[in-house]
Amino acid sequence: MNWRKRLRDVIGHELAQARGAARALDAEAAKHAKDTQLRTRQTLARARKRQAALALIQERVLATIDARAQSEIERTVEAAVAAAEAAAPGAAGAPSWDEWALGATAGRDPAPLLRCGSIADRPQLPALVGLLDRSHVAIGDDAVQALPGLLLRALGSTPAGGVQLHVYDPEQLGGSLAAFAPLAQAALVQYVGPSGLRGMLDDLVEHVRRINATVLAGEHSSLARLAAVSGRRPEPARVVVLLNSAIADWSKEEYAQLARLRRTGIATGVHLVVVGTADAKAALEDDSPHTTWITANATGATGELAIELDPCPPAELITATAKKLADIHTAGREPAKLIDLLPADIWTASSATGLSVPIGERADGKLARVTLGDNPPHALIGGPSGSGKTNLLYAFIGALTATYSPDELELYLLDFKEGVSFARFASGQRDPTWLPHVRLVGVNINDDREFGLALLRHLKDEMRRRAEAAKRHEATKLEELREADPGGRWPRMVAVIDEFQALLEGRDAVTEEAVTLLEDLARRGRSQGIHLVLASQDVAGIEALWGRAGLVAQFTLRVALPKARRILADNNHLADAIPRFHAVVNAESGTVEANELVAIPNAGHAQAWTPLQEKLWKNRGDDNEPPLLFDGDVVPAMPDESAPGVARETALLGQTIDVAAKPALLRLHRAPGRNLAVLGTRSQEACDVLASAALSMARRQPLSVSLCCLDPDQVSGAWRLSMALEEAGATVSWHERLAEVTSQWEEHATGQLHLCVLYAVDAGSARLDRTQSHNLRQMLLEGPEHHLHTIGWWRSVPRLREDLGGFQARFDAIDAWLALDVQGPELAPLSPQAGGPAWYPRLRRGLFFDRAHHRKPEVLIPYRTEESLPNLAGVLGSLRGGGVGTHGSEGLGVFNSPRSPQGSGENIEQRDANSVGERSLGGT
Ligand SMILES: Nc1ncnc2c1ncn2[C@@H]1O[C@H](COP(=O)(O)OP(=O)(O)OP(=O)(O)O)[C@@H](O)[C@H]1O
Repeated sequence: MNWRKRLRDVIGHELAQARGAARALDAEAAKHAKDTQLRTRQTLARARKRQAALALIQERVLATIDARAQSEIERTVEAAVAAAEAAAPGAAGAPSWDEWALGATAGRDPAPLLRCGSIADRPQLPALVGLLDRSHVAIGDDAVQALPGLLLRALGSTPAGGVQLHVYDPEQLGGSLAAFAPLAQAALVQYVGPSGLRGMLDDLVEHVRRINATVLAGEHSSLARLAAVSGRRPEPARVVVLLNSAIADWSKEEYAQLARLRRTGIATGVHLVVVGTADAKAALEDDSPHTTWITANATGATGELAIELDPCPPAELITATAKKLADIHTAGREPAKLIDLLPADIWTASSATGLSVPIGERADGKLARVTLGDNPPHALIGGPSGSGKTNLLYAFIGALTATYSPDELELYLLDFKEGVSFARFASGQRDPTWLPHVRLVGVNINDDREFGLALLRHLKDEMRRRAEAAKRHEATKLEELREADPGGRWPRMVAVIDEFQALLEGRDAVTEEAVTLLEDLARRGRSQGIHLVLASQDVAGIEALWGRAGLVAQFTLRVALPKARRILADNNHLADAIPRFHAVVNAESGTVEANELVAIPNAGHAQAWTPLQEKLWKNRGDDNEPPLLFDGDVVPAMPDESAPGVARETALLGQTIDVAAKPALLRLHRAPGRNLAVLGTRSQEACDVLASAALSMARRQPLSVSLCCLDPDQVSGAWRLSMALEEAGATVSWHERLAEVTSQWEEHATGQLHLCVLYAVDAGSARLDRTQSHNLRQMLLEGPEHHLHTIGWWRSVPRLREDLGGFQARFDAIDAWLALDVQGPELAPLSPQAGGPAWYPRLRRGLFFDRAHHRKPEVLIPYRTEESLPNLAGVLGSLRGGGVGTHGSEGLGVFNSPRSPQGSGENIEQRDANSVGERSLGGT
């Protein structure tokens, strides 16, 4: 083959191969492209799907975020509305003028913010501005309509008189705010024309100076702080409205005064409200925290928020409100309340150096304090009836007991006048609470001057005890004693005696002793922490007191209520001129220079007092006992059990008039004279004495009793006693006739305790023959040595004397007597005092003397024994049922016996002895 052909074949073959390879490559590329296209399509489809899903998620997330944001906003708005309501309560924030009403916030609360409109896109959110205590206000030209509403809200949200307006209105001369004019009646608004500008500014600057110097006095940084601490606003806030004032044209001096007010006004209650953009910019510093701007677009209080201003309040609303406020203010400022005298936390003070509490409010709004300690140690309070002494004592006691704990202070309270003014301090049936500091309350004491004496004696005993303790610790006064004996309980003791003149009224031994005790306590009590507070209607009339200048001189704290006489120094007449419910408090014995005029809060009414007592009562310790209550109108019942510590063979006759309500005791031991004569015609009381004496003896030891009642009116009582005696374990023999007792006495004089309980002895003794009379005398004279004691009731002293032997009689047989309605001189033969004791009989009181124990007689209250005896129906029932054996029906005859015209006693004496006879009652 030629090489050309071979070459052609080779090339042809190569070309064919190349073509084949190209075709294969092309096919592969086409396939690849197809695959790629497919994958791309798939990817795109997936991406689109994902995008759709993401869009959905995004939509959902956004919706959730939106919802959350919305509810967050709603919650925030709700919280903001609630906060706004709290910051601008009542009159300060009420959105609608239709429902707007006066409503002052409480004294301690900060001044409220004031509403001027609402946030433009959130109408439920109020736009609030601070004015009183917070800032000056600048009102732009476009927001002038906010002014009347702002002023009305400021006036309406403080107590009447709490805000005064000073309106400088050179163009309209007050016409712009004419609706507020009724405030002028109470000097609560002052309209100032061009000529008054300088004077107004000067007065306000002077006012700021005075508040700083005398009201804040370095103790408080602002009136707002003072109010927060004390709850009182002694000075009204001043709102100075500058309308159309052209401030740029003011003189340099006027402008300087304005600048002073701008700097110092808010702390002292002077606030500027400048109306008009240009004036406000001239008067106030734009960016000062003490300036709040109100424009239609923004308020400084809420930031740059568009606000919708409230409409102006209707002129009639402004006028009516202004009139109402003026009327309330003219009627008088609301006086301080009891709560204003109380500390924020109770019982935190120490009484080591003395007691010091607020008593009322001074004219400058500060609280006036009274002190009891080393100086002044004691107080004298005076004022005619109805002038408020009792109320003042409530205020004083309230402040003391809230400030000092019962370990720091003890109170002894006595009211000599009728009524129960101090009874509320003791636990009662209606109100079981008591004042934990009170140890003793005496009410309705009236004639029981002895109770006053008992209190003074008790204080003197305590004074002695303290003096001894002080000596042991080498202390000279309570403060030192407390330091030396930190574990001891040494509260200050305050004795308050209302109408104390009653104690010193008589010219008798009670007055004499009371004055001596008062003198001693007044002189030495101060160093032992014992303080006296004496109140009286008319100190001038108390001879016993004013005769003793030294005594009066100790009472250096004087409190004179309106028209009080002789409480202050002779040349001090302030009490004649003070208004109702005020007092002159004077800690320097009433000298003119030390006068403090004080408004006393109404402390006695239940709404003021009850919550305080309840709070103190709940805080008392477990060992706090209720105070002892002595009520002169209540007759004490005979104690069920004999008083603890009472010896055997001792009879209880009644309650002594004593701070511990001790029983009056009579020892009936084997010794001559140990008999008791009850004297007088008040039969019920006599029977009570006989019953309590016999029954208290029977309850304490085995006893036999001879019982004889010669007054038919008292037979039922005597029967009941005999039943009670038997119930108590005594053996009782009942006698119809006195002769039976006297003739048989020796049989009973065995050395075993035997009582002869004889009712109306003199009704029977007149009928005794000589022998029987002799027997009676012998029984009285000799019986006690053999342990036979007579507890007998004679209706007069001469009749007793008759039974003891007539004119020449000696009273040796009667060691003890208890006189009821027997005049003092009649008791002369039985009494150690020549001429008899000074005793003026009074109901339910007896004079008791036991020669063996007393130096002088003591007054007692015969116990009520009604509840200690079985009731008559029961006795009759037991008699009818044969409870008295064979003589049951005859016994009934005693109760039913007709009275004889000659006298009831005789009737019984004449009755046949066998009709009832000597027998034991009951006992079955
Ligand atoms: N500061 C006061 N604020 C309001 N009311 C008062 C105030 N002080 C007294 N009162 C009221 O005046 C009346 C007489 O007061 P209070 O009983 O205290 O007088 P008093 O001097 O004790 O009179 P009396 O001696 O006749 O008992 C009472 O109704 C009392 O509530």
